[in-house]
Amino acid sequence: MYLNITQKKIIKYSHGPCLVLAGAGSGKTRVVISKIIYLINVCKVKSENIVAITFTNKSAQEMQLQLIKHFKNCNNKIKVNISTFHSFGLRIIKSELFHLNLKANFSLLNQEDKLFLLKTFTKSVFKKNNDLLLKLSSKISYWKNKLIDPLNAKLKSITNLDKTFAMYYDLYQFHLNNFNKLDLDDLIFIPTLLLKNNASARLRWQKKVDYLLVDEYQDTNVIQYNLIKMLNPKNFTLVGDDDQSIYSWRGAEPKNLLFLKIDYPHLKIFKLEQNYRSSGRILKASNKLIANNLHIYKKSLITQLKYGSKIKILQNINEEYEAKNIAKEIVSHYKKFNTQFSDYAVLYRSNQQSKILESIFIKNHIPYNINNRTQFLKFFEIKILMNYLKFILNPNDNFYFLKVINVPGRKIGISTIKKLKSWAIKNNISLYKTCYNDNLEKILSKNKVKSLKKFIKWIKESIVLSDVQPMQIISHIIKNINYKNWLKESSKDLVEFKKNVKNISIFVNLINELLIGNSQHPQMTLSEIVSYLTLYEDVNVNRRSHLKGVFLMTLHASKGLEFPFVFIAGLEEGILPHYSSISQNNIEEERRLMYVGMTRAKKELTLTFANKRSNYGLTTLSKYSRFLLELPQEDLVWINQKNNFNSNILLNNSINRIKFLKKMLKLSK
Ligand SMILES: Nc1ncnc2c1ncn2[C@@H]1O[C@H](COP(=O)(O)OP(=O)(O)OP(=O)(O)O)[C@@H](O)[C@H]1O
Repeated sequence: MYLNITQKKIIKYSHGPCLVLAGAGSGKTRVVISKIIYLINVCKVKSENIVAITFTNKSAQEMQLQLIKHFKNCNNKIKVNISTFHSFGLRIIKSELFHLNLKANFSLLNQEDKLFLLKTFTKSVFKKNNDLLLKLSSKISYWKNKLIDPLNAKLKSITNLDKTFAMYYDLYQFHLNNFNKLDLDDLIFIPTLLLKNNASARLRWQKKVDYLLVDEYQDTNVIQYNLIKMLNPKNFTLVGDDDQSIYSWRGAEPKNLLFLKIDYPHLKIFKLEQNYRSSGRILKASNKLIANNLHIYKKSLITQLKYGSKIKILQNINEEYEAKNIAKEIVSHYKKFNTQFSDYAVLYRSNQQSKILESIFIKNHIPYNINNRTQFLKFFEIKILMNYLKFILNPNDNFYFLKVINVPGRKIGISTIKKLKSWAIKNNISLYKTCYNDNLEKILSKNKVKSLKKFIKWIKESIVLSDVQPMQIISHIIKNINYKNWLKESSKDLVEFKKNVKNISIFVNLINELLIGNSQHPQMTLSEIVSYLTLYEDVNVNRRSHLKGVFLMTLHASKGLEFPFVFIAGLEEGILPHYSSISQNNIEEERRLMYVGMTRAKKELTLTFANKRSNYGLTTLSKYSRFLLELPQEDLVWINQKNNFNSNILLNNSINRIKFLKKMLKLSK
């Protein structure tokens, strides 16, 4: 791997704390991988004592693959722990169960299940107020991310609403502890608290980490920073770019870059300022845009690549034409330059924007890969199988008992469940254990008891099977619950049913592949697989290198990737910058998001917007994004420029706005 002078210096700086301020496309990933190789080969650090933390599972896997490739002829097995903060936390939890008072078969709640659980606690008070429910869920996350437990949350709450939230936090936490359950925030909250309060555990983990590397350091939040501090590594490399910090809504604090200097006075700072990705023009425009933000550290990115063609700004009548014009541009460019469809990416602010793009791409037979969060594991036919797996692994978890007991139907109605629940509460046992009781016939009819006994007998067999022959477990569930028949009956049509069956077979293969292990994943146990899949719900069943179509994805998801030709759609006020950030005066974060999107492009960049956009059935006029005016105008080519300027100037005062509306109406007749 070729490295420039600064990259080499960073790699060789192996003793002491080190911060790398790396601009977009300046080779962060290359530096992190080369440094791990250097630490193992030259500094003789044991690979198992190197911890590398990345922000996404995807980049952890990519790094892992590159290391495996590099060390493929090496006699000793390389065991570098490359993971996200969450999976690193999970690793600590799994090896500290005793000190945490947890059982090995704990279940992990995903975001959706967390909301479902909170809903059951709050429904009599919140009624159907979904907003309150979401606020409660994020408040609990906020507290956990600030290392605040329920007791302290109660003490710190001043408003009545916060006091109510703190009371539910307590109830929620009691439920999690009682049923041997964790939520996703716990994966960092629990290990950080443990390392803070338990000196022997802290020492154990400090000894395990000889060298720590953290990629995308700008996106760490307070608790993640605390976890790093607890590990107290003497030697570390943190790599970050404050211009690419796009997770403030998850509590990311680019300020952590500043705290570092205070906490580690001997911190050595390097800057990577040579961009190897984008044309000179794209880089110049990106630099000019981001210069409008305040900066903690000054960086000036340069490139030696060609200046390249002008950045196109496409103005469109509405979002349908925006999608059509993007499709048209891609197809004509593809034909003219004999490229691959996978050379193109269309990026957007929110997933909602993808629908129209997808429908136009389908109509025009343009292959595409969509990367949104409603991925594979969120399909209902897969969620049901996941619920069964979670229940089989932790049968005393009432939550999953209730999720599976009547799917498919076993004729166990609400009144039976109510009776079971009150028996369980009275005897302080789980619903599963309640079903074992020989006196159930005192409260339930013979038929119900028979049905419940049959169910738990089958669950018991499944628990054994999951232990001795995990490869068989999914097929066993599918067969025994007559799943395919049930799906056939509940599907809208045959096409939907076939899709369900196909997804199930992909899921079976995925589980089996993870059980055996492959080049991307080490071999995992069933319980590890379930945690892994809960943690990374957006796990992609396809590898990027195998994908042939145009990439459609959000700007957030595009982080860390690069494409020869990039389109950014929806450059309108209210979309990018998003209206929520405008109202919270957080334009800088939106600008960083735009910067991330622009710097994904290697050769060409096209920015698009629509003059009108429909949202939830309402069509409104839009004004193009302020970011377009922050770019160097001499490097842009506005298509339909005349119209575009007219429309936006007109929009600036209400009388002209009405005239404009009339004009638009005439045009659309
Ligand atoms: N020294 C180098 N010489 C040539 N190419 C390089 C060098 N270092 C990195 N690159 C190339 O530059 C591109 C960007 O590298 P990389 O993806 O590691 O950047 P990054 O800093 O992680 O970018 P970003 O933060 O924007 O995602 C890659 O195509 C990589 O192969």
